[in-house]
Amino acid sequence: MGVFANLRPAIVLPQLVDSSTLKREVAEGVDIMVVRELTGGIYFGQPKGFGKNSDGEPIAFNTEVYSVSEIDRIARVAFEIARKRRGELCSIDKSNVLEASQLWRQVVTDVGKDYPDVKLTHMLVDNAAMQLIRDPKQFDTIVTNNIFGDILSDEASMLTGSIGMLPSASVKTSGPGLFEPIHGSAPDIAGQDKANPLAMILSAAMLLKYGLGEKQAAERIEKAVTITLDNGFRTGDIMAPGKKLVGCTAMGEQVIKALQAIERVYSH
Ligand SMILES: NC(=O)c1ccc[n+]([C@@H]2O[C@H](COP(=O)([O-])OP(=O)(O)OC[C@H]3O[C@@H](n4cnc5c(N)ncnc54)[C@H](O)[C@@H]3O)[C@@H](O)[C@H]2O)c1
Ligand SMILES: CC(C)[C@H](C(=O)O)[C@@H](O)C(=O)O
Repeated sequence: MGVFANLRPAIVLPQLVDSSTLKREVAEGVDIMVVRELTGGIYFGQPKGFGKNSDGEPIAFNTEVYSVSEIDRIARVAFEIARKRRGELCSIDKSNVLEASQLWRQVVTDVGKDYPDVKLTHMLVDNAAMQLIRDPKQFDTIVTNNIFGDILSDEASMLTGSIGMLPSASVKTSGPGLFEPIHGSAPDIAGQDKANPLAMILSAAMLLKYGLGEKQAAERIEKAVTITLDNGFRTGDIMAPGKKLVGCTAMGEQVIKALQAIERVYSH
């Protein structure tokens, strides 16, 4: 599909501050957009495979490859997004060791010249992993490669309380996108009606916003999610004392109920 830009917002909703494993003062107010490059890097680079080294010992290898145009286009997406947010973009790489990251930093810096209104910083990925936990509010928009984005967005999801809260949009410059939660199939809880459906529901909101340009409809879904949380409903992963524990199905039904109430207000 060529959807090279994977947008993964990690927002700590006020209702869920205490579901975060971090202290309230660290988690409160976190609002980060991770822009992950999705179609390049070590996942796809050639050569890759299995072989034997000169001693005949079996080896396996992958290659981190990025071209200037691949970095340029993801950087532009990230700068455009940062421009509409706090105007701060942190590019995360491993340029102290990896040549592909050195090119990444160079190209992001060059693209930055076209966006003088955005404050660009660079951070090494190991430090970024630590800073995301130490002081996540320092981040506004993050741009990073495929594998670092995969790992850091899962880490960022825990600031919000649960990986079950994080939606994502995978888009390209024009044409269809792909919208899905950042989590996987959760095999350990499969078939038990325990999964948090909010990441999936919020992914539908991202589809409306980024895929179809239906901002108002997206906002209604987001509002229905916050109303459901305001009403105290929680799946197990975000459960807190005094809240109502529900399963995946019941949580989904509560969101639909809230959405129907919102629609009634708008239709009058
Ligand atoms: N977007 C994707 O396509 C995607 C993303 C991640 C993993 N995967 C795949 O999913 C499979 C399982 O991977 P994994 O176990 O490493 O990651 P996972 O995201 O499926 O699960 C990690 C942990 O998070 C929990 N979790 C995930 N979603 C949840 C939800 N909605 N509500 C509550 N808890 C939730 C799970 O129970 C598990 O404990 C693998 O095959 C992996 O390749 C796919
Ligand atoms: C399943 C896996 C290939 C996938 C990825 O790394 O792209 C997942 O971890 C994700 O974050 O969507």
